[in-house]
Amino acid sequence: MTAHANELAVDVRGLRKRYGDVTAVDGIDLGIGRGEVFGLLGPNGAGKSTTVEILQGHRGRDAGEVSVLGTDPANGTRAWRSRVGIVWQEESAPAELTVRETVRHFARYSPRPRDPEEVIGLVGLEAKAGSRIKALPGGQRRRLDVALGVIGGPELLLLDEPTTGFDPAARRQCWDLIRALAEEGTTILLTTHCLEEAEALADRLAVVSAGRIVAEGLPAALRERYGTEAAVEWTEPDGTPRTERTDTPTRTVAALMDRFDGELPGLRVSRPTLEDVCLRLTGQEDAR
Ligand SMILES: Nc1ncnc2c1ncn2[C@@H]1O[C@H](COP(=O)(O)OP(=O)(O)OP(=O)(O)O)[C@@H](O)[C@H]1O
Repeated sequence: MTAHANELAVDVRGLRKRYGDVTAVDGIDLGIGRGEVFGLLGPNGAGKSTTVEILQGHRGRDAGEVSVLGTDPANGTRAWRSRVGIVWQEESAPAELTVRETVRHFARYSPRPRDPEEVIGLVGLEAKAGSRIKALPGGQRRRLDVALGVIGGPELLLLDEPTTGFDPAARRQCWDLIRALAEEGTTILLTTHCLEEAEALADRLAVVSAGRIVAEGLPAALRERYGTEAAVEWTEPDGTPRTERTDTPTRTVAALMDRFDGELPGLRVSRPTLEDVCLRLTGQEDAR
C-alpha cells in the first residue's frame, strides 16, 4: 500500500452492486481523507445507503476495491468494526431500556469505549439519561442513535441520513453535534438528500445519481462550476412576470433601471443553489 493510500480513511474504486435487475451502485470511486467530513448527496434510490452498508461490511459487493481504515470490510474483524461507528436510517435502540442503560450496554461491546456519561452529554441527553427510550420524542431518539454510533470511540463515523424527519430546530442541533464530533477529529461520511445539510456540514461532497457520482468537490466550487448564472426577476408595467438568466446580473439590473422610472417592481436577483446544481447534473445524466 502506498503512503498516500494510508492517509485515506475510505478508499473505494469501481464499486458495483446489483439487487437482481436493479443496479444500485454502478462504478463508484471515493477517497475520503482522515478527519474529513464527506457528504454523499443524492435523491432517494441513488445508491447512498447501499454504499454505506458495503463500507461498514454489512453488505457484500459485486465488484470493486474497498478499503476502510486500511481493511477490506468484507474481511473486517471485530477489532476493525469497533473502529467504525454507524448510524443507520432505522432506529436501533431497544425501547424498554433507559438512555443510560442502553449507552452503557453498547459500551461493553467495544474494546475502547468512551465514557458513557460523556457521550450522553455530547449528544445533549443529560436530562433524559434516566428516561425510557420509548418515551423519547423522535429527535431525541435519533440523538441516542448517534450516541450509540460514537460510544465505541470510532475513527470513522458513517451517518445515513441522520436528520431525516427532524424539525428545523432538531436538525440544527444535530448539525452542531456532527460538527463537534468532526472537531474531535472523527472522520465522517454523511449521506443526505438535504442540500442545505450537505452545504452546512461537508468539507467535500459527491453528488450521486442512479448509482454513479455525477459531480465531486467543494460545495462552493461545485456551485461555481456548474451554476454561475443568476436569475433576475421583475414585473413589467402590464403585470407580466419576467425572468432573465445571466452571468452579469448587475448589468441586467442597470439596463432595467434605464428602462423603468423609479423602483423596479418585483425585482429579485438569485444565485443558483446546490439544488439547482443537482437538478442540472441529474438532468444531464437522464439525457445520456
Ligand atoms: N435490499 C434490497 N433489495 C432490492 N433492491 C434494493 C435493496 N436495497 C436497495 N435497493 C434498491 O437499490 C437502489 C438504491 O437504493 P439505496 O437505498 O442504496 O439508495 P439511497 O440513495 O440510499 O436511497 P434512500 O435515500 O431512499 O435510502 C434503489 O433502486 C433501491 O430500490
